[in-house]
Amino acid sequence: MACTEVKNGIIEDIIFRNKENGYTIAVFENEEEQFTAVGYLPFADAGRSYELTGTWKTHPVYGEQFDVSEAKEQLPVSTKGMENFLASGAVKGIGKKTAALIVKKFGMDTLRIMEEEPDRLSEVEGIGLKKAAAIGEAFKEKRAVAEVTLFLQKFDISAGCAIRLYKEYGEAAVDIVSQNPYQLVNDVYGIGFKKADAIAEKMGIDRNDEYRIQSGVRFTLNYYVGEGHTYVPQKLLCERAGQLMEVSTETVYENLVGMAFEGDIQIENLEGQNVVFLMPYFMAEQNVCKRLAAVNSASLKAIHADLDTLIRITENEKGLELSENQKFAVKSSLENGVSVITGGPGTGKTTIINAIMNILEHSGLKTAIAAPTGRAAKRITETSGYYASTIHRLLEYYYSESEDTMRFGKTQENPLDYEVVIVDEASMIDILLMNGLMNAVVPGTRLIFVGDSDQLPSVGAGNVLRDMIDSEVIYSVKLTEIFRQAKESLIVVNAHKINKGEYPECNGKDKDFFFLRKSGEKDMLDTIKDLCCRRLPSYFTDCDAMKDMQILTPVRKGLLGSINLNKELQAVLNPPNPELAEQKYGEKVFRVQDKVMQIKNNYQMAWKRLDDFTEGQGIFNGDVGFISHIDKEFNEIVVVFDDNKYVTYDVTQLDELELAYAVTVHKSQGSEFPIVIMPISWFPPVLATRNLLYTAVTRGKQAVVLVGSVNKMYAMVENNRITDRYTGLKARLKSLL
Ligand SMILES: Nc1ncnc2c1ncn2[C@@H]1O[C@H](COP(=O)(O)OP(=O)(O)OP(=O)(O)O)[C@@H](O)[C@H]1O
Repeated sequence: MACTEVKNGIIEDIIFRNKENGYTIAVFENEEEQFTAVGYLPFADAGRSYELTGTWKTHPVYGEQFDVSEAKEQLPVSTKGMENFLASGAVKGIGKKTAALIVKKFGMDTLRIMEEEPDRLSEVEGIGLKKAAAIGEAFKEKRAVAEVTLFLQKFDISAGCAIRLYKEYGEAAVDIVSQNPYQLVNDVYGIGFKKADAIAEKMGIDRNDEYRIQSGVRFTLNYYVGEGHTYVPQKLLCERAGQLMEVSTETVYENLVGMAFEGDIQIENLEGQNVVFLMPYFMAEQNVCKRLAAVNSASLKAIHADLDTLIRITENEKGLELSENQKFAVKSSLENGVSVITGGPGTGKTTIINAIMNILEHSGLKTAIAAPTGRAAKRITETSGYYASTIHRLLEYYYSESEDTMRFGKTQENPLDYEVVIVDEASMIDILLMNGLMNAVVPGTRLIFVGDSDQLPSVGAGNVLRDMIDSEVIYSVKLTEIFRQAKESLIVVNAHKINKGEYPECNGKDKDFFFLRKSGEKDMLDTIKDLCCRRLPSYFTDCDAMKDMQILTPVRKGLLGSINLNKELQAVLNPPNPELAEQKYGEKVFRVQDKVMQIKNNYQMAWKRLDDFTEGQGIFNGDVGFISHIDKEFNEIVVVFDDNKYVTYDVTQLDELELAYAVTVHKSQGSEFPIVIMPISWFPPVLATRNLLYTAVTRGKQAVVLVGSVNKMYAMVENNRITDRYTGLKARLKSLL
């Protein structure tokens, strides 16, 4: 057996590095020899010194290598070493030139100065007080991260994962992981039950351990929440969680009672069966139901004029005649506490919002319009002429440092000061957002939901709009007539056809709905690239391939999935260029000018507008922007989002960004694009649905181009599978009202 040795050395060169887990092959040097070492050295860079523990192994191709089991960084012992160490990029904010200047000034005292008196770095030419403080912070953090990483390596926790843990827990990471690794599942983005379970197994934690079972149950419930459900039938939950953890359904069941007692979950008998909720979803559903009932039955501030007369005045002012159904929708929304107006594209939803706003202006009722996403709010402002905000903004969201979570400023104690609240794109509201909204709306307010209930349901859990309609206790009007102007668009006509289960009409002369038949996936991919680079920009001369075209796809994986499409489109629309800086992150490469999307809500993320210097916090899942700058010295990327919001990402936050040349249809909800392009190939039947095709088609305004197999498109039209969501709002509303 090879014996363990301890070796010292300075890294001469890094031959290979797996960014995700930190596995590295490096050439080391000391006074006696040069050797190759392999192992987990996540932060190692050329110029840094290590004490390595390991064994010699012979690789069949590369020969003798030192296989590292433990690596301790050694601080430099000479001024040259010190300069190399700083110049290696080890400390954010210090490049080669600055490293030389710092070491020239402070010599071997450099590291102590950086740690204990960072202000003194400002004595070095080119370093201001702010930069000095930033370097001090970066150095401190770097040392702490290195310690945490070293400890966590023992449990095969990758460097990327260790950084996430450090971000969440700081220096307490080691204690928390040692005490209960399952805690990570609740707290750390990107760590699932399986990863925590693998760590626990290494620590020797028992399979039937209470923490383990509870974590597995929470994980299973969260999985269902991620799929849009607010609860899971108890029997199904016990089976699925049991399979996941390889324990019996009885063991799971026994733990449910304790979890319910602790207030983690709620077990309820809903329509004759026992179902299990994660507590926040139970509370939200109950509260939404109770408050909808209160707002629905409250008496309303009177409108001191006859509604028919007001509608007539509005028609005259706007120069149009509302259909009977539209008039009915306007009247019922003003006569009821809560009402729903739904309809497909071109049925007059925006027209009705305009009419209602006009009447309300005449009546002097204070009104707010809001939508679930920033893009939707912007669109309403543009098309209706009335200011609309996001629901989050209306509710004055903020990030609470003390609770480390997002909160709304508008609550039951500090409610919204409006007599009417109109919510557009209501199909996108999930149960938690609805809960926030309902908390802030006082009975006596008219609450009007407008949306298209045939769109895909909200990304978040719940089926709020459909549940309200299907409960039959909330006043709902469905608009079905398509108006003349809208009829001229094949996009609108086809969207309605698809929704009714009829095949769309394609490629009419001077029309806006095209189908390009292609048989192989590779052919489809090439056609999409050609459309973006050449054909569409030459046909629509004022169209910008980056800004105005959006590729949508049902899936993430595969040749036609968003991940690969993004790679391919980046290569043709924004290819490598020595003038454009790049940043690698795992498999992804971000380049200046790239179109990117934020993929999780980040309420803390600071933004700044450069035109009016306003500042704020909060970048949301689905927000799309462009990379304007990459700073290699500070490891930062600057993205400009809609409305000129500049946001700076640290490279460790790049898991929140994705390229956005292509996005999934689910992610595109609430957004509209001048030109939509979508491949139509074989996709899993749960995704290749009528509902999804309808949602994709209705995102396009000027043109929709489908590329692929007509038969597959027909199959999508026929696949009327709407994945049922386990939600309790409908039943609750029915029983309460
Ligand atoms: N009563 C009406 N008489 C004539 N034209 C109408 C009437 N109602 C709506 N329209 C016209 O129909 C078109 C579609 O209306 P509108 O934009 O309000 O629909 P929408 O449901 O909001 O559509 P989308 O969901 O696509 O935004 C518009 O050009 C609008 O002017």
